[in-house]
Amino acid sequence: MTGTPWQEWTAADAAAWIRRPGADDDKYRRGVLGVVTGSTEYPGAAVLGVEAAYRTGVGMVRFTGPRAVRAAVLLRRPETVVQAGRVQAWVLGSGMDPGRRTFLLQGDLQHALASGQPVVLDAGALDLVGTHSAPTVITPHVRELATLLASREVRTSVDEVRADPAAWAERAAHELGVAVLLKGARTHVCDPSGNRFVIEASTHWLATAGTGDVLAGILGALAATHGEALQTDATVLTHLAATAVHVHAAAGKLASEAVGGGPITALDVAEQVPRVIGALLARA
Ligand SMILES: NC(=O)C1=CN([C@@H]2O[C@H](COP(=O)(O)OP(=O)(O)OC[C@H]3O[C@@H](n4cnc5c(N)ncnc54)[C@H](OP(=O)(O)O)[C@@H]3O)[C@@H](O)[C@H]2O)[C@@H](O)CC1
Ligand SMILES: Nc1ncnc2c1ncn2[C@@H]1O[C@H](COP(=O)(O)OP(=O)(O)O)[C@@H](O)[C@H]1O
Repeated sequence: MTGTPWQEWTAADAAAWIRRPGADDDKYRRGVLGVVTGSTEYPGAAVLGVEAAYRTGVGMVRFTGPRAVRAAVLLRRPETVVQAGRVQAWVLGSGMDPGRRTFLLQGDLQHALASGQPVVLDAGALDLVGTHSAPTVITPHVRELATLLASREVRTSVDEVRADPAAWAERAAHELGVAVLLKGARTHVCDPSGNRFVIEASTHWLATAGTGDVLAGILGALAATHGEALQTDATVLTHLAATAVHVHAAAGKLASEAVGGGPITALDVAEQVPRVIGALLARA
């Protein structure tokens, strides 16, 4: 698993992947994101992902989930639509326990996977990788990647993945045939075509509950707003994944700077995302 070095994904790289709305756009043309996340055990993950998607810039979010989770999402983001309908990309799995899938949830996940639209598989939906053919990116942390690979009969352990995340991210992309975003202080993004990007965290305060759920929402919004490009080139998703990590890291930095370099919450990160998007658009 050697080859060209991993490319540092910079603000200049990210700036090329932010879509500015135009005069001809309406909310549908900008892109609609379908979100199936959260559970009665983890409602907050759904709130955080939806919040982050809106803050990244998307035409609309359609959210599917249990009544209590829908209520929590709507309380924070009343613009969210909880009716089923057409979307340009999906985020599935944040805040879900794969061992506790209801019949209804199983149907919602299958519907999303059968739609042919690009998919971000996070947390409790990682086990679904390989069950569909649409462009896919998985967003595990080290433990989740080790568990996923072990379930596909690849011999590894959490310690091995932690010791060489770059190599294991690449191995996973080849074994699973999808783009991989392996989270950590250094986040590795790669795909089976050989794209390999790395992003250094801006602040270690990002290691706090729910920041991964925010990252999934940012990436989902970027995918939904690039629906057309993704129809013809699945590797667009790899570039969008690296861009999402850059946006997330930069938002974390701004959030901490706003409190004098102090600690941040996941919601603080989401709230800084529009500033990062604005700054990226200003350089494009
Ligand atoms: N607000 C929300 O709704 C949020 C929802 N979230 C959602 O939660 C779901 C689970 O995601 P996750 O990554 O946290 O769990 P997971 O991969 O199963 O790893 C568990 C591992 O951690 C370890 N461990 C646990 N406690 C420990 C301790 N005190 N000190 C040390 N180790 C400890 C534990 O080790 P063990 O106790 O077994 O030895 C086990 O190995 C996921 O769907 C995510 O989206 C999160 O995003 C947070 C915000
Ligand atoms: N030590 C660290 N320094 C900086 N960023 C980190 C560090 N550890 C984790 N992160 C980042 O924090 C986020 C945590 O995501 P995740 O593990 O999914 O947490 P959660 O499930 O609580 O949302 C990821 O974006 C990851 O890259």
